[in-house]
Amino acid sequence: MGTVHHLDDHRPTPPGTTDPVDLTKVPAPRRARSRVRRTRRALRWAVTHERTRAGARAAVRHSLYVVGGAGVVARRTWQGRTVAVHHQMRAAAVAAGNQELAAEWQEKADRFRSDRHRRRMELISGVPQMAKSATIGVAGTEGALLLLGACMAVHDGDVRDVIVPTLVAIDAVRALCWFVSVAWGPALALALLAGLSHLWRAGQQQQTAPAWARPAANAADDVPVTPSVVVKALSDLGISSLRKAIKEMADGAAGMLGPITLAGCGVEVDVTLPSGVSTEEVLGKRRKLAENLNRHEHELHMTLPPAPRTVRMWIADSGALDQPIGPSPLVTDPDATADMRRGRAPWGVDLRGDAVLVSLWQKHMLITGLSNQGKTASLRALALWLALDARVEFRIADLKGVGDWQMFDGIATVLIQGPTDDHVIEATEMIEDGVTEMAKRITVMRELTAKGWSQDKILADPRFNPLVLVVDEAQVAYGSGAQETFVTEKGTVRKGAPFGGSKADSRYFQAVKKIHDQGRAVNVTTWEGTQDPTNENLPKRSREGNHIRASLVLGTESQARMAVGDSAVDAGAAPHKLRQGLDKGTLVVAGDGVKLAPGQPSVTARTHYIGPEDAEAIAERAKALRAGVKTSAGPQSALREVDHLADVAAVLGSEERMKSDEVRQHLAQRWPQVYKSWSASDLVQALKPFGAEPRKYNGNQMISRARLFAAIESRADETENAG
Ligand SMILES: Nc1ncnc2c1ncn2[C@@H]1O[C@H](COP(=O)(O)OP(=O)(O)OP(=O)(O)O)[C@@H](O)[C@H]1O
Repeated sequence: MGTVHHLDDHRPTPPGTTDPVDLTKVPAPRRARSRVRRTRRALRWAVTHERTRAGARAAVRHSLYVVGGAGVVARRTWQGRTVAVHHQMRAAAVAAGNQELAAEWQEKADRFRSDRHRRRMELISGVPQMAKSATIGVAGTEGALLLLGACMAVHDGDVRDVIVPTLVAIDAVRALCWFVSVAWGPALALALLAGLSHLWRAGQQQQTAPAWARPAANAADDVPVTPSVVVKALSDLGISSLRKAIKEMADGAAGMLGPITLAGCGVEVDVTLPSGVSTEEVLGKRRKLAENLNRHEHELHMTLPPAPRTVRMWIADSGALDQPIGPSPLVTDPDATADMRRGRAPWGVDLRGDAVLVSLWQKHMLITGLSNQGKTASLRALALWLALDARVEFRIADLKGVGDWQMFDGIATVLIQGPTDDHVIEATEMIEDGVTEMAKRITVMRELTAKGWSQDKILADPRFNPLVLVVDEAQVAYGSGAQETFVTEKGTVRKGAPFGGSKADSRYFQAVKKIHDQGRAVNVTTWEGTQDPTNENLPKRSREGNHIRASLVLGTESQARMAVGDSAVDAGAAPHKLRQGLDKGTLVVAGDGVKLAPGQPSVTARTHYIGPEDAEAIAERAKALRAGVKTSAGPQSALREVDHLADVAAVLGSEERMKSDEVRQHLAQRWPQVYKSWSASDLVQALKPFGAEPRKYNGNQMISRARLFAAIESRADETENAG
């Protein structure tokens, strides 16, 4: 039974595949049945095989191109000889309410008719004339031949020569007829071929084959955006009030649309909605509208222009957004320069293909997006441009630390690279130093203003050179639990405020907030790059303090609201509609900094990608302009009075014991200027005088928190007694 079950199996099996049954041992009728089934299976396999289907589709497609092409050619011929097109155009003009145009088409139709009549009359009256001309022509030629023959007869003295030229002419005509009879077949075949190819081309251009027979790539070919296509797409949107209103409009709803204008690699059109339909309803149906227009969702962008009840649609040419944009001008122009105050950084191109230029002067900035979509690259592209302005000081904390910002070694005065709590602590101190600098500048500015200096003069003073504090992967700081541990004067160990985190007591958050509040006017700004925003890893107060808010693709609309703000999203900004992976480097930019048309909430910028090698080359040019910036691997406040016991206590945190090597590593990461070169014995030597040196515990050299704090307390006692 098992065998029978196998034979009835309906899965297609390639021909030639043998059954596991030995047919010689099977009775004859069963053998015949089995053979029939096998043949059936082979046939089914052949019929259902993809190649067979593709071949059949191609045969149908090309045949129907020829058939459809014949229809197209016939229609064109008919239209060329009649006033059908004139009537169509006149009807369209009447529908659009354009009476002037309608009259013009009517006039053209009348002119066409009278011309056609004239041509026909000329043809009729020309036929007897042509017959007469032909008779005269033949008689004239024969006369000339006889005259030639007579001359020959006189010359040769032979009367028979009179008809020799006529006989030669008859022979020539006969040879011509013979040639035509031989060449006729091939010529006819060639003409037929040319005709078929003409019909095929006409059919193919008009896509006369059914969609299922056309190759997949052609299925959604670049359908042009015409008023009727837009109106139909809107009517089929599933908004009944819109559909009804369109149906009732006398002019085929053409009055809803503004002119369809070319705009970069697409077209733009304003749609004024009928009353009763809200712009929000249409914005919410972006995907369906795009599909009705034969586009992908990302190929339709909608915004709300200032005119009421109007939606501005930008519709890309199919596939145009997948074409790469050119390299950055920073890469192609080795002489590019920058001026933070007056210049604009070349960031990329907008959807129309126009350059997106960003003003960075006195702007706090936030760039966010999902992981690996080009956040660092786009942030770095701006920093590379700005690095060409030697007045600008950079302090950079890259809290991923895989070398994305390494080329700023020699440009930035601080370059922190790494993801640990220690790096968060350094980044926090770097921003706090920025706050100190800001406060100093505010005081100086007040004094200079009191002396009568103008704002321009103050900002041109070197004490106000722009200071840009960059924190890439800032979510690491907002998510860090690192907390300060300190020893009071009495030797008691206390926990201080957390360095990172998103709560009000987070030192990092507080410092960023202070700079957002007051830094702009004194040229101290922050740029944060952060991943996958949430309320936890990017507090509201922090994201809203930025002047430029840019976002790569995000997962949800609520994230888009966090990234670029509610008003921008309400007006159509949609980073959550970008495609993860495919739209790398494409940013929705809101806020100041980029030029926006009135009422436009954001611009979608496809940024130029500057890869690591090009970035390195641009950085080298920037270094040449700056001559000898010394980059420190930690905040400048790291130049502090060194207290080894307190440093080790800070590293230990709440751990009871820690391996001596681990302590050394943390020390070196946190204060590399002091501890990077330390050996194990240096650490022992530093702690031994206080009795806190590492001891063996469970086979490892460990530093004990209890002994360390005992040492700190006794040192405090000694100091007190000595005082
Ligand atoms: N403008 C761009 N155009 C095309 N591809 C880009 C662009 N920017 C970045 N990419 C590609 O995306 C990759 C990731 O870029 P990048 O490291 O800047 O992403 P990220 O968002 O910072 O990643 P992470 O998740 O590590 O924070 C790059 O290696 C590059 O291949």
